[in-house]
Amino acid sequence: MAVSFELIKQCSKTGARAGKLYTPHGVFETPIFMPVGTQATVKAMTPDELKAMGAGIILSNTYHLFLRPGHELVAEAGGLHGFMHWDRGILTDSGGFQVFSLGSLRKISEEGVAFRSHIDGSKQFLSPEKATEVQMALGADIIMAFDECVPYPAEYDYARQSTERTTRWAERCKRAHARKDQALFGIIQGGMYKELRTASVRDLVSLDFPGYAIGGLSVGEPKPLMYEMLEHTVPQLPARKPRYLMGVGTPDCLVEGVMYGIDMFDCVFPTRVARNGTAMTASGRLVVKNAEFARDFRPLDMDCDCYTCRNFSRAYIRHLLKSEEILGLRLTTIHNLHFLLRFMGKMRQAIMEDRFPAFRQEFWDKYQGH
Ligand SMILES: Nc1nc2c(CCc3ccccc3)c3nc[nH]c3cc2c(=O)[nH]1
Ligand SMILES: [Zn+2]
Repeated sequence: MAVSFELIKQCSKTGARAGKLYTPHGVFETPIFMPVGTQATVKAMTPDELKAMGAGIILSNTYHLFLRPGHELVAEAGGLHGFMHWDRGILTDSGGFQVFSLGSLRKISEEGVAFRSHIDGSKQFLSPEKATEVQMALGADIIMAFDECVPYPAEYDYARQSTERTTRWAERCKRAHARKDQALFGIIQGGMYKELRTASVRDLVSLDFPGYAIGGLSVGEPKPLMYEMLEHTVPQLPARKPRYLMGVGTPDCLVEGVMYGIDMFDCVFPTRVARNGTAMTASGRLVVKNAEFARDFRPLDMDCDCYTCRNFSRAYIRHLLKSEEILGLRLTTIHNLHFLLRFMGKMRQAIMEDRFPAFRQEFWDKYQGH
């Protein structure tokens, strides 16, 4: 079995659980936050720095790597692990979502998606078979079925047709997948319609994947609606298989996602906001570029022990960011990733000690949005 999940501790009052994810590139504790490395790099971080902060699984993108440098070249370099010198876990998204969020002139059909590259405008096509072939060449430990992320909002009938096509595509991916050392996860769709979510779970679970992602969320819907979909959908998934909530990574959504029983999270948020000088702290966001921090010689976050917070002040980091010095975004990224990885560790500890509800309450008492 390429990837297996061990349920270690189930919270007695909520859906939260602590587990272990076994992959060919190591064993990782869940709940887990997976830094995004779209173009085979977690922006501004070296693999050693990622290891030092405890990153276990990083994410990359079929869409980007298929267009540049091409999956054949990455395969020649020994797959993504060899190419980027990363010997822990890798998960790749299947490309459908990125086609719709980055590509242009898209045309979707039963066969797949025709689009123009955002890099050079060239005509491209991705099908379930092609996306699976690319991911086999990239060699990630966990690969995703080729899906359509139902847009928000979407008419019931569109959501139904799209979700049923995603199920047919998932079956085609399963048939095309021929690497025993890789796990192919199914992606649950259904828009914001509970009965379509149930149908998507039923159909994909009957295809028996080693893990399931919840797609079609974190696409601009109000957070209460996302939580409502999670509350409805997550408990219907097999308890002994990992659950991955795609595109979710702000602390408030992580706490709620863990509460509903999600094991795996990704988000571009911590690395993306770092690049415009925003640090994540326990009480919310700190825009260190703001003038108010010009003479503030304290660390970004008083109770953080990361390399950045142990050695540099807000004033210095603000200076670097204002001067567009590369070190500025590196130091902010180091802090944000460390903060989120440590935050997941604290949640796991709370679950192991059966005090997750108290942890969640403390979090919400302190948190003022982002
Ligand atoms: N395949 C797929 N991806 C999604 C992503 C990208 C996650 C991702 C994976 C790997 C790298 C970057 C991003 C979503 N991000 C926010 N909401 C999302 C929904 C979906 C979805 O429904 N399907
Ligand atoms: Zn820090």
